[in-house]
Amino acid sequence: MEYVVASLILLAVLVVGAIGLVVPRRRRRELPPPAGPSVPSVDELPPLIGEPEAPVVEEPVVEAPARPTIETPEPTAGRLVRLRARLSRSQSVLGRGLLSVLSRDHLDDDAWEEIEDSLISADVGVEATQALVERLKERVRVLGTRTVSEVRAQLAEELTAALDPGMDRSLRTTPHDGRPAVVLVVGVNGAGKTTTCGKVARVLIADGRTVLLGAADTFRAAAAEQLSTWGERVGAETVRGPEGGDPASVAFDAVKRGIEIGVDTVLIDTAGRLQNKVGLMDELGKVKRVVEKHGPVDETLLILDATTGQNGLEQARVFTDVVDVTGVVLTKLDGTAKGGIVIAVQNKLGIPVKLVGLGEGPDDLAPFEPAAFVEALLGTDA
Ligand SMILES: Nc1nc2c(ncn2[C@@H]2O[C@H](COP(=O)(O)OP(=O)(O)OP(=O)(O)O)[C@@H](O)[C@H]2O)c(=O)[nH]1
Repeated sequence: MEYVVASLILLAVLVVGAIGLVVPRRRRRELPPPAGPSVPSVDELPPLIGEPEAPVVEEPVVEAPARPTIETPEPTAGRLVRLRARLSRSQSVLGRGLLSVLSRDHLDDDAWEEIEDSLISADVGVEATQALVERLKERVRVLGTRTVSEVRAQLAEELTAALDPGMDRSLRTTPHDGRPAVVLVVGVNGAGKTTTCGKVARVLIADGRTVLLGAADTFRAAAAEQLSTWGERVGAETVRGPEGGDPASVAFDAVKRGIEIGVDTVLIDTAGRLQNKVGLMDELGKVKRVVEKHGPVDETLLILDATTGQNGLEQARVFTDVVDVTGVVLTKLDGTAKGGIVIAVQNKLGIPVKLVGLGEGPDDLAPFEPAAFVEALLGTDA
């Protein structure tokens, strides 16, 4: 009996052993032959039972919405100095032209006349030029100025004085009374109004403010689109209305939204059709009145294209008749030899130039500083 039990156990062990040898072989035969000599990748191998790592759970792929990269605009301090080379056209008229006359041994009447002509052709304006040249002549006579660098320094002082450096050029963009500061941006189409609105937003953001944009130029659909794009680049929200909608209502909604989300400044871009002055007056007047239901407008910036010269001054008057312009932004100074227009604008309008546009780049807008501007105009050739 014991032999029978022992034989049965032995038989069972042999059977189990035989099965153990045969089954893996059959499994191996079922696997597809490896492609060439390469080792199969981990993904192709059957899962290993008892593997200590947690099983891989396939997560659904959630596509993150494409968010535009938020840019950090350049700081505004010293921008005018950094961008001074952009004034090269004006520099060649005012700087190099004037300095070559001033370097003559004797400044006779012809020389003074040439100086006057240079200033007038740089758009300084006849009255301002005559006053400036008279003062300079007197100083040279009284002080007995001799060297070119001395005359240049006196000319720089006179030009700076003509720009009234004491004027307040700060932008009123600080929130007050629990609401954002409101800035209206006005000007004719083509002056660079929407572009400047975007650049001003960047100036404010560079200086640490939060901004909301109001696209109240509902006249041109692309203007709202353009403004939103400027806003997106620096993370500023834009309030828009339907094309052809009521600009005043967009402006009102923009300020309302600005109050709700607690931004520092609301910048409102307006339309500027000059063909019909009465229509323009009505529209701008209404925008201002409606916005002022929230509180007074803090700053009204007039955008003027420097390349339009004296025509720009005529346009400016239309706007100053309608709204209380508190500051001028002179654009496209990089595209003109008539940088002297800055002096004419201030003299004629009595309104400070607060910012100047010196190119198409997003940060090519600089706070206006009279002495630095004059230095840039005159160059360093003396
Ligand atoms: N070179 C130069 N170009 C400028 C400057 N500022 C604006 N521009 C250009 O002027 C052109 C007109 O600018 P927009 O902002 O569209 O002018 P706008 O027509 O007043 O805007 P809308 O009122 O929306 O029609 C654009 O090509 C700008 O890039 C500047 O300072 N220098």
